[in-house]
Amino acid sequence: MMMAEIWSLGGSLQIATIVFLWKILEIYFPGHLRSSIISYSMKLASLVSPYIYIRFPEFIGDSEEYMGVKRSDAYAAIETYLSGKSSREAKYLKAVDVKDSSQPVQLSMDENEGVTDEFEGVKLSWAVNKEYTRTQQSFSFYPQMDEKRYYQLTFHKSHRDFVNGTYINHVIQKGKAITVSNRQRKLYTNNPSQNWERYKARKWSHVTFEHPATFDTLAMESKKKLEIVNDLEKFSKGKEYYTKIGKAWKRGYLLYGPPGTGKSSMIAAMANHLEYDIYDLELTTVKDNTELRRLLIETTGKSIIVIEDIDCSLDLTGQRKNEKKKAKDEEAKDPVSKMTKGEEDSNSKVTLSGLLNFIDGLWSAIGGERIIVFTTNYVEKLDAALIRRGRMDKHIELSYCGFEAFKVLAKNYLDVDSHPLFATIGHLLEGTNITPADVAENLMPKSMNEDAETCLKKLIEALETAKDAAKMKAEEEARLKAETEEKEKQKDVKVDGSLAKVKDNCVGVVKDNGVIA
Ligand SMILES: Nc1ncnc2c1ncn2[C@@H]1O[C@H](COP(=O)(O)OP(=O)(O)OP(=O)(O)O)[C@@H](O)[C@H]1O
Ligand SMILES: [Mg+2]
Repeated sequence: MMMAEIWSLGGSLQIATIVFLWKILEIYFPGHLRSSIISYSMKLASLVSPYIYIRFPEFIGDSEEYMGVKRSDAYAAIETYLSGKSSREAKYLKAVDVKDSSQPVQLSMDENEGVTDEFEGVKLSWAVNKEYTRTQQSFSFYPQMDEKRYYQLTFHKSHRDFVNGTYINHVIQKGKAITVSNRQRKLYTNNPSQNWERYKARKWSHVTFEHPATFDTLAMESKKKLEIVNDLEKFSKGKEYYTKIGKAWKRGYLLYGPPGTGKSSMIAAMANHLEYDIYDLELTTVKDNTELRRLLIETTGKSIIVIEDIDCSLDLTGQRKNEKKKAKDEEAKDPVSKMTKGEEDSNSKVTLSGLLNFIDGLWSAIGGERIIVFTTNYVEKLDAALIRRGRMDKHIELSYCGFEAFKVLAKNYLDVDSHPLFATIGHLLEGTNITPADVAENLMPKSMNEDAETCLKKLIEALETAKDAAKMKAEEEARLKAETEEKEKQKDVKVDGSLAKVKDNCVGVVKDNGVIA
């Protein structure tokens, strides 16, 4: 234990003397006696030493944890903070298997090792030590000793305020930030509530999130892409700003557009860019508003909460409410069919107001940055209350593939930046509604023999087919429209004719009665 302190004091003669004394101590004194001697000598030394020592023990008591101990967060953060320095400077290292980390192991210095750190021009030294305490349950003549590891920070007493006020905070924050960037990210999905009460059952199940989509691979206009990336970055670094303006550190995005235009891919790209977890909330399995709150409260900071296809999820759109009302009216007329339907009636009671209350109310009270993303194929179906600014801060339209988006896909799938066929494709893309998913499908080589040119030709064929189909569809629609208009016209003529006849007859009748001359 003393070795690290010796190291931090420096001075070769002192070191030699103390190492000698230490060896004697180790040989002649049992662990617990050694510990008392060290403790007294430290007290003695502190009377003359200009140094201050702060100890960060590995375990702290916590009745909620297994066996009454919990690994200290500060200790873990310091270990991570010093990891880089330790692996460069320390001679004796320890490889620690860190749970949920993308790194296979984290290197940290072994006991009796030390490293120096410098922050804002102040030099400080860190060491890992071990102390022995008597096991409480032990009744033997040679009582068992518990080893307790701790980090010790040593610094000159003139830096006391700096260390207490700034440095320790810096170490803990930095350590935690490194842990976050090294952690394995997760994709959570909500469990049906009937399973929540089971032994060890949880509200959310998770798998490791490893989606490869990034903003580089996302096919869309570069200007729009940059705007979204900037918005995300401003949000993720905006803790102080949000505090200053008195707004909860949350942001809502609504992604809308036809199927296959990249809404889900964009969510994955957002999560990868910000290094956030994803909570994929399946609303159809949530029984009511209370369950919804319980689920959302369990989400952690640095996460994206996703509700896909919000228009299909629940009773969230005016239209659906009307459909339900119609169904209810029918049931009222036919009570027997209602009885046979049984449970279906109590399907899901998550309501629009429940969701909105959460976003506006409790949602704001839980700490940590969170992004909520809604996706829909039919933005016009959504209730205006759900998508007003403030709830959904940014509306992003993902649309059919344009030339710029095509170039991103060509680079991703075929690794080509330009090609003589690009001009034809650009021309065909104008006015053709083809999704990036369809373009991607055509660009993907299906065998070893297919090269870039074959794939581009395949795309041209698909575009021509799509264009012809669209043309035929437009012609058919125009024909139907003309037919309908013609029918309407004929109906009007018939009505006009009948009216004229009726009018003539009336006039005849009036004339016969001699009222009108
Ligand atoms: N903008 C895009 N950029 C890159 N790839 C895309 C894009 N849009 C679609 N794709 C490709 O098409 C596939 C389907 O896209 P995605 O699932 O993101 O569409 P979506 O808009 O979420 O569709 P849905 O409305 O059906 O959920 C993706 O796996 C991806 O390979
Ligand atoms: Mg999707």
